[in-house]
Amino acid sequence: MPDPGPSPLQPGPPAPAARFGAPALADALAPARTDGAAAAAAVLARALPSRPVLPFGTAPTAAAPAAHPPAPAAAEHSPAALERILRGPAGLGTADLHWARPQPPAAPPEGAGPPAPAAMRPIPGLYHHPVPEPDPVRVEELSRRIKSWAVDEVQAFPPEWEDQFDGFSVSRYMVACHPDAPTLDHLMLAARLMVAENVVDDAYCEDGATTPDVGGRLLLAHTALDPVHTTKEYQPAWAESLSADAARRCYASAMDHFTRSATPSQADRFRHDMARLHLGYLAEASWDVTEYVPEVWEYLAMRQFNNFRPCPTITDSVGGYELPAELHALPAMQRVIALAGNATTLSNDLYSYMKELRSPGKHLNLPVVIAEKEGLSDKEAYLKAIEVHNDLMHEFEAESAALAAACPDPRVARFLKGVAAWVDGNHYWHASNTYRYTLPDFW
Ligand SMILES: CC(C)=CCC/C(C)=C(\C)COP(=O)(O)OP(=O)(O)O
Ligand SMILES: [Mg+2]
Repeated sequence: MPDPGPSPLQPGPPAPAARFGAPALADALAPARTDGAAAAAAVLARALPSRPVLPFGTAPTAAAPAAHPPAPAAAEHSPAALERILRGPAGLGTADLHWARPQPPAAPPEGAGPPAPAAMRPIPGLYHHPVPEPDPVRVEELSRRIKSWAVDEVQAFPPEWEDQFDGFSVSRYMVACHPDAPTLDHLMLAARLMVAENVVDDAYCEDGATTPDVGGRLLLAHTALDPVHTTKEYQPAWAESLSADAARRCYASAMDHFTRSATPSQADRFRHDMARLHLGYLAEASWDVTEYVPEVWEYLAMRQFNNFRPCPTITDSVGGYELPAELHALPAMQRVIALAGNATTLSNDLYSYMKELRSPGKHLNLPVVIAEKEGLSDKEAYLKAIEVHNDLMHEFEAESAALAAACPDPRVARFLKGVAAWVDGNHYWHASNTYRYTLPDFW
């Protein structure tokens, strides 16, 4: 069945964090992550304004000013008061002044027992946070919808790739990474983009797919996200190009759905993050073509761009709210996003190490580059790469807690929680995807 098409993602009452079985918002940055977060939670409790949170895309009005009222005295915010504030305004006429309403999880099929938890094999010594098993009913319905989009709507892959598509388990991935998504329509925004990003990586850049014209191909694919504005004579040829291959069909369709639900500011943020990603793809491709092995710091720089960043940074669009552009642009927020992206991407280097050793040529990842440039054994280099990942995770969590304390806005707190949830869900997916990844025998 074709995807139901663009949906006016309706806001509704807030999704209290507890509804998804996750800790209350203030706890999300709690000591479980870093000592600083207890202070962050306390500041959050003091500072959460009681003004209504507007559904994204709603212009601030006199009734709901964009500016923060002065934070009330700390004494006014007991935990109960914090819970009330996070729940949002209540009473007659307030139904629209909330974050998006989550669909109640559908009842499991008749006679279905509890889902078998995915077989988890976390890398020994890798710092991570376990996540609840993704809701199997959401996973199953999202699988049906994303497969229909990929096969029927955009012809994302040839029939011979179907097993790989199924083995990628994109629906389990996205449900785990977006626990606060209010509806399946919101989850589909993330799932389509995830599939498209991987189709472009696989078709243009991975495992021998790199061709000398990869720069031109990536730029033309990028225009499916960031449209060309040219003359009436040449515009039709560009528009027609968007259906020329699977990569561009996927990007064009996924971006069309995204821009119909996200705000212009969120769409522009995403385009910027995808330009970063494509710059990283190009650097990786140029080193592949020239057989250059970078210094470790050069590799880490490239991996900050060839990076999962465009996935966690849509957490607000998928959650049905908006982190305003001026808060997203804060240098401290940019640092938190970069640290989270770096940690979660190096987690991929560690889980995909054996897969990449088997691929053609020398597939660069952190353990391989450390071994070659620092003269370490494969095992010593792998263990050092784990430490690099862990250091970045701790830095991400410390900076996130400090930002939550320094910028006491519920949208900042929720966005930071969403980024952390994406990092944790991404680890869950890598550690449980035994179809795609196997671990070295270093322990
Ligand atoms: C989904 C997305 C934005 C991907 C960005 C870049 C990317 C493909 C990764 C960070 C995953 O790394 P890698 O290319 O090594 O993928 P696999 O190891 O083959 O899963
Ligand atoms: Mg990899």
